[in-house]
Amino acid sequence: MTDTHAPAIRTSGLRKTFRAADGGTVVAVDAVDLVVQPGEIVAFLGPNGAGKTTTVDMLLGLTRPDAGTVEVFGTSPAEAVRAGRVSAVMQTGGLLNDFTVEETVRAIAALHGRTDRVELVLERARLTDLAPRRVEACSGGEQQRLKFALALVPDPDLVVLDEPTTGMDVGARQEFWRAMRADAALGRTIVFATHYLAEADAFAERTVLMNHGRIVHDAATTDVRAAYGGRTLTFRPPAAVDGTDGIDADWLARVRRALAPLGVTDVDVSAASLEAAFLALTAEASTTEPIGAAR
Ligand SMILES: Nc1ncnc2c1ncn2[C@@H]1O[C@H](COP(=O)(O)OP(=O)(O)OP(=O)(O)O)[C@@H](O)[C@H]1O
Repeated sequence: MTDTHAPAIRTSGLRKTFRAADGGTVVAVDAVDLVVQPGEIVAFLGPNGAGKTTTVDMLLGLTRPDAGTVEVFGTSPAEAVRAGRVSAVMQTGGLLNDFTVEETVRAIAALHGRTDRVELVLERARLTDLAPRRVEACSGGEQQRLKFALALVPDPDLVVLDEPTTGMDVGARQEFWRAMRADAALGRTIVFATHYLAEADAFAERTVLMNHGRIVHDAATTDVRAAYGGRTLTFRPPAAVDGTDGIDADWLARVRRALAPLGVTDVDVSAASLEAAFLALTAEASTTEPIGAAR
């Protein structure tokens, strides 16, 4: 039975280990407690090997946890996938090169009994103009948008994306997220794994930072940045104090005491980068206990 009040995702004590090539054990995911409410947009951010893909695989029922539980809309992941409530855009996974974009969407729509959604999902993935193009002639970014269109066919409540923009150039990445953003505005729950700090920053309201299989921070993306970065101040000094040996030392001392009366121009205050926060958090995580989930 589907629980209509259940969170989109609830994991408790999730753990997965693998046998390493040297015969030892790799703990890929450890003690992951996570609750994602319907309508949230959440980034799983972490360096290589942090456990993002393994977590995503368990959310989708593709990998069975060694310990702990995972529920999607109050049921097992497999049940949620069967019910069309969750679908995924994975890094790998085949598209048929000989099909056109539209034929691909039609084929999957027919499988789901949702041919009524073909035009709509093409539009949502910004593929309407590319509908007659053969898959093999599509760029990597366009193929990822096609996978996104396929994921939307069953009109899922939750879309899970595993590093969906890997290998795309900046323009393709922006186009992909533009399509995602338009769709997310309609209230879908979106969880995505990414290496790209900028993507979490630009798109996710909440960032779950993973390192060594654990959640090391879980907060509003703006809080992640604010908690660890502070702000950066840059400015241009008056020409009179900018000599061949650098900025006049006396003047710099005065700047430290009081900025305002010194005729400083072009003051630029910028938010601390999420990158700084990320480095601080992952460095911290390797030496201390996890900070733990904030929710
Ligand atoms: N099938 C497997 N067999 C052995 N080890 C594995 C397997 N799958 C994952 N691992 C290991 O588990 C750890 C977590 O891997 P995972 O792919 O979940 O990380 P990730 O955060 O998604 O990394 P990436 O960003 O590089 O994709 C890594 O140390 C990885 O080598």
